[in-house]
This record gives sequence, C-alpha cells and structure tokens, in this order.
Amino acid sequence: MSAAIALRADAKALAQRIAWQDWERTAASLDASGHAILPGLLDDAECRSIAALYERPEGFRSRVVMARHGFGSGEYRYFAYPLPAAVAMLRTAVYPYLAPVANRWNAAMGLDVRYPEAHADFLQRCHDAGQSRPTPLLLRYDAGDYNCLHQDLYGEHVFPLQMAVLLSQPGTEFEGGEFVLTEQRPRMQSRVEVVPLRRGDAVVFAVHHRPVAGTRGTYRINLRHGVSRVRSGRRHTLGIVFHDAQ
Ligand SMILES: O=C(O)CCC(=O)C(=O)O
Ligand SMILES: [Fe+2]
Repeated sequence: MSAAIALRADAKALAQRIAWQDWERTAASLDASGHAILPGLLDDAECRSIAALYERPEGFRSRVVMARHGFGSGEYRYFAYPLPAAVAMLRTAVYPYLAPVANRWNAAMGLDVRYPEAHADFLQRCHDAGQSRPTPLLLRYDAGDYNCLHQDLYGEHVFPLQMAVLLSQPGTEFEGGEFVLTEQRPRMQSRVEVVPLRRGDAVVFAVHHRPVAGTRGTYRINLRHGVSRVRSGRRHTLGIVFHDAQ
C-alpha cells in the first residue's frame, strides 16, 4: 500500500471518529460545565505520530519556552501553514459541531457576534482583520513542568470554544500533569475542575467566558485553563484554537 493511500485511509477513519462523537451530549456538557470530553478522538498511532512532530521544527512557525514569559515551565511550538493533515482535519471538522453552541452562548450573553457554519468562513473573517497566523500548537512538558492558568486570546476575533488532545498516556508515560479549568463567578471565589483524560481523549472548553442561567437572569462567568505539575515522564498535547492570531 502506498503512503498516499494509507494517509487517505487514516483521514477517513479520523473523519468518522469525529462524526461519531456524541455531539448532543457534548453540547449539553458544555452548557452545564463549560467543558466536555471527546473520548478516543485520536488513536494511539495518531497520538504518537503527532507528538513526534515536536522534534521536527520545520513544520512550525515559532517556539515558546514558557518560563521566559512567566507562562509556566515546558515549551510549545505553533504549527505553520499548511497544517499537518490530521491537525487541519480536526480543526475544520470539529468546528461545525461547536459553532451552534458558540452562537447560542453569545445570544445568551447578549453578544452580537455570530459564527458561520464553515470554519473557512470564520478564518476568512480573522484573516481580513489581520489575524492570519495559525494558532494550533504542540506542547511538551517534562518532569517539573506545568502550564499557568491562562486564556488563549490572540486578537479581536475569538471563537469561544477550543480543544486540547492529550497525546501521552497518564500513569505510564507521565504522572501528574492534569488538565485543569477554573471558573470565576461574579462575587464568588474561584472554582476548579480537574479533567480526567486518557491518551487520545480531547477536552473541549470555553476560551474565556460562558453563560450561566441564574435566578436573576443569565450571567457571564470567566474561565481559565492550565496544567498541574508533571511529576514524572513526558507529556505532549495538541492544542486546537479556532481563531488565528495577529
Ligand atoms: O497541555 C494542555 O493540556 C493544555 C494546553 C493548552 O493550554 C492549550 O491547548 O491551549
Ligand atoms: Fe491554552
């Protein structure tokens, strides 16, 4: 079998895995808690081959050493365009399932921005506004590394949901390094959620805020995400942000 045929077969399998996710449950979970797990989005071979790209810098536009910026410890690289096929597929094929949630959230929060059905149309909006640098990224953490709580905002245009796929197996390849989310509710103390992921699972989560229905109407809560300290081993993640960067 030629490499091209193998690649097409993989693309079909990945497209099917995306389509077969329970998107109704995902939307309900996003509404209820601001995040949702997509189990087994990538298979082990895909996780391994995407993580291995980290050692091939020619496919990336930049490298960030987190400690230099006070972001934490560890490093990441932003992919260059054209994105690797699997990364591009994840971004364009997952987006249409999330756009209706994003539109509902904006309506609930009284925000006028609406998102088109196709990712290409949203990217065009970003690019027309000068946000044209690709934001999908690959992260690498070794023992002692962590990612401080943050929000991935890269300009005026923001798609309010993003996704991270865990590429390493907890318990065998690394220990610690939990994905965490915090929610800052108005006039209340912050709440933290630890998201249990296995290799190949993705977490979809709010980039910066989400609506919550209260007794006196809908209010907006502020979210941040990060990664607790990796206690041993090496942990890789693929980050999919749907807006591009200035
Ligand atoms: O490594 C992680 O799990 C989180 C990565 C992250 O901050 C992101 O994908 O935006
Ligand atoms: Fe992030």
